[in-house]
Amino acid sequence: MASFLVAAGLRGAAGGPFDLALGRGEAVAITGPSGAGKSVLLRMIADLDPHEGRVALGGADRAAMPAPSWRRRVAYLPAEPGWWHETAAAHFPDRAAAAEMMPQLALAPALLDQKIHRLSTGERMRLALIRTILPRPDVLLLDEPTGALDPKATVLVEKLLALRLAAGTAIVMVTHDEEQAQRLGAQRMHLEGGRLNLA
Ligand SMILES: Nc1ncnc2c1ncn2[C@@H]1O[C@H](COP(=O)(O)OP(=O)(O)OP(=O)(O)O)[C@@H](O)[C@H]1O
Repeated sequence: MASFLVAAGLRGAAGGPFDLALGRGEAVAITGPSGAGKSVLLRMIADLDPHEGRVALGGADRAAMPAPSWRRRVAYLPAEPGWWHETAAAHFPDRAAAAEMMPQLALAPALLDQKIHRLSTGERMRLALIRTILPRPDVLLLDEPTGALDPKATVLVEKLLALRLAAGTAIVMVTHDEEQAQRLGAQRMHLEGGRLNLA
């Protein structure tokens, strides 16, 4: 498949040079020991961490694109997502769209009116995933999206991600679960010692 997201010669706090290429509807799952630089790599692709090298989407260089446009198309979900309003609902410009997606992740829409600090870690993670997915970015950069979830919720998240893949979204995810990579049909890569290799 023609490459859609291309990262070439990325170097930064995580080491490098890193090269990555994936087509629409393709997924890459990155494993590696704690502190290897997996999050930094995602943040470099998202343009949130200083680095050298080139990143392009659909043949268009990120350097030629305004940063907000890039971040709309290439969305990053940190392992510990930030919240800046009191309630969950205030983080969603389209409440109805959020409420519609929530049951797919076994979340009651009433949770939207809950105060963020009252939600469980797993509830917050699933809400953050919905927040990231709803604007329909072309690329999802997901840092351990099921790290805080039980097996049932993990299956639901994987179903949702599979739907996005089928719709043509490209996904780069960090996971410690090698079987998850298999379930999503993701190519596996391993980051260690500042090098990224096929696993
Ligand atoms: N902006 C930065 N500048 C310099 N060093 C950084 C920066 N951000 C992170 N680091 C360091 O880079 C290393 C890799 O961090 P990173 O969070 O990417 O690891 P990780 O592989 O995601 O680990 P984990 O699996 O524990 O989340 C760490 O030693 C971290 O302290």
